Amino acid sequence: MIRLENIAIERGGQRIVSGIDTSLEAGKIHAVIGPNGTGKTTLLRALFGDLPLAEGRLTLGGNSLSAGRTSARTLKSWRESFAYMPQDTAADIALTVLEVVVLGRLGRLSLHIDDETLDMAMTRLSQAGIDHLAGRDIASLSGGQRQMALFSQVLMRAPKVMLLDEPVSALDLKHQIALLDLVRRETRANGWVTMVVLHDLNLACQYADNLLVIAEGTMKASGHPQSIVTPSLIAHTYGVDVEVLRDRRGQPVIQPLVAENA
Ligand SMILES: Nc1ncnc2c1ncn2[C@@H]1O[C@H](COP(=O)(O)OP(=O)(O)OP(=O)(O)O)[C@@H](O)[C@H]1O
Repeated sequence: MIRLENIAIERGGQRIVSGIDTSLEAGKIHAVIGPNGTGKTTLLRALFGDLPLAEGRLTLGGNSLSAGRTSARTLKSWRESFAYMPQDTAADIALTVLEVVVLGRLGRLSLHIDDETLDMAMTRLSQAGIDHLAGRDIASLSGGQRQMALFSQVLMRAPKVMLLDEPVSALDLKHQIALLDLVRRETRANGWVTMVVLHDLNLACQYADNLLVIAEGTMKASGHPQSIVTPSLIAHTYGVDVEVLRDRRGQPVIQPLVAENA
């Protein structure tokens, strides 16, 4: 479990995120939704130790990060538990897909890459359905293929906490489902804490064990999608009128109300 105690984060001298106080259970998918520019990426980067806390404390097992100066040693030991897939996966480097995936084990690599590591990388690529691309230059891939390759790299880290920032933004429907099914399977099997930012509210409702609704830098609601998603929550968060229907499992399906003559 990771504990966020009254977290605040500043960027460019401005308070972007404040008052986030919650616990993220292991073995569960915590999906983060919210409008553009409200602090979702900022929160993920702070969890990864990439942005300092202005207030509050993060705790994971025996490790913690607090506001104020953090030593390089504390940061290194904190990050060892994390795998972070940033939003921007544009890779301007000359590496093959297989090499990018192998780099997921960078902390444990010597100059010689052993067969076990290569086999593991090929297994991860095959799980992502892109093992046929292993020898291709990473820069030559489509946006969606690159997203799958970088996701395979994240899986190689075998983290305790997995942070995925819009991991399906470039993927077609089939690959969105394939990636999120894999995320769910691995999260449950390995007891990872998985936090994933999604803009597709219906996908978020389908996959979240816990939905975190962020707007204006604060958490407006959290809980299982079935218990928290209402037309009023979506209207207050996004300023859009919606109908909330239910699928056959009782999960919310969010349908915007579009004026007929608009
Ligand atoms: N270096 C910076 N200096 C000042 N403000 C910044 C900086 N980086 C980001 N911001 C601001 O912080 C706010 C939150 O940005 P963030 O990227 O966390 O939003 P987000 O919720 O992830 O957005 P999106 O859904 O568009 O990806 C935005 O208003 C952004 O303009």
